[in-house]
Amino acid sequence: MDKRSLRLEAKRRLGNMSEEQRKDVQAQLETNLIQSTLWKSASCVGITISYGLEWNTNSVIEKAWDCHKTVSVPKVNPADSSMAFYRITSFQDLEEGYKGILEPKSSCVFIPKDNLDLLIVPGLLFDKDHHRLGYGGGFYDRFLQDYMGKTIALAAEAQLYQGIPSDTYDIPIQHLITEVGFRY
Ligand SMILES: Nc1nc2c(c(=O)[nH]1)N(C=O)[C@@H](CNc1ccc(C(=O)N[C@@H](CCC(=O)O)C(=O)O)cc1)CN2
Ligand SMILES: Nc1ncnc2c1ncn2[C@@H]1O[C@H](COP(=O)(O)OP(=O)(O)OP(=O)(O)O)[C@@H](O)[C@H]1O
Repeated sequence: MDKRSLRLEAKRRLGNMSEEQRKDVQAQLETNLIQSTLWKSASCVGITISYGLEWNTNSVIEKAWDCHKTVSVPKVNPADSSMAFYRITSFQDLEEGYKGILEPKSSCVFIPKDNLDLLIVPGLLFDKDHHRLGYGGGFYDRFLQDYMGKTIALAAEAQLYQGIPSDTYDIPIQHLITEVGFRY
């Protein structure tokens, strides 16, 4: 399947989950993340503000604040498909940005790439080799090129798909957590 069809397939799979299933998966993903050494040892976390069918990141962000981690979220620059992270200390620091996704306000402090210990990377589908399929902006592939910290993605088992077409610029994520636990 090509990437376009795969994105539709991913949305079909996510859309087919019941409210109850989604709630269970959401809770388990959070538990698995929070219990991980990766999470515990990260003091500065980069994370997106979820939208649409994505797993909710708000409570992950709150948990990070609770244990005094620095939370930074991306702001995209569509002109060159780049992305930069800024610190948020409350949800009041957000405003609607690219494609209606919440982004940090201009008053937020820029966090250099090197300061991020752990990046929680969004995606629609993932495979055994940790390839990911995102929304197609190429923002993460560009950002990850010279990123030296850790990367992890949170996904339901239903988002595992073997044989995601991979391009030379695709950068695999290092760790994948599903509702079952660490995968592969
Ligand atoms: N929550 C979240 N924030 C994020 C990302 C993400 O995947 N999730 N990104 C990761 O790179 C960046 C934004 N990238 C995006 C790239 C393309 C589209 C896009 O084309 N959206 C379509 C509809 C998406 C869909 O197919 O459902 C649109 O609005 O027309 C949106 C965001 C930065 N922030
Ligand atoms: N490192 C890069 N340099 C130049 N172009 C790139 C790079 N990475 C991705 N692209 C371009 O970005 C476009 C989208 O890439 P792709 O379909 O892999 O996005 P994605 O990984 O699904 O999305 P995202 O990374 O935003 O979640 C592609 O057309 C590709 O040409």
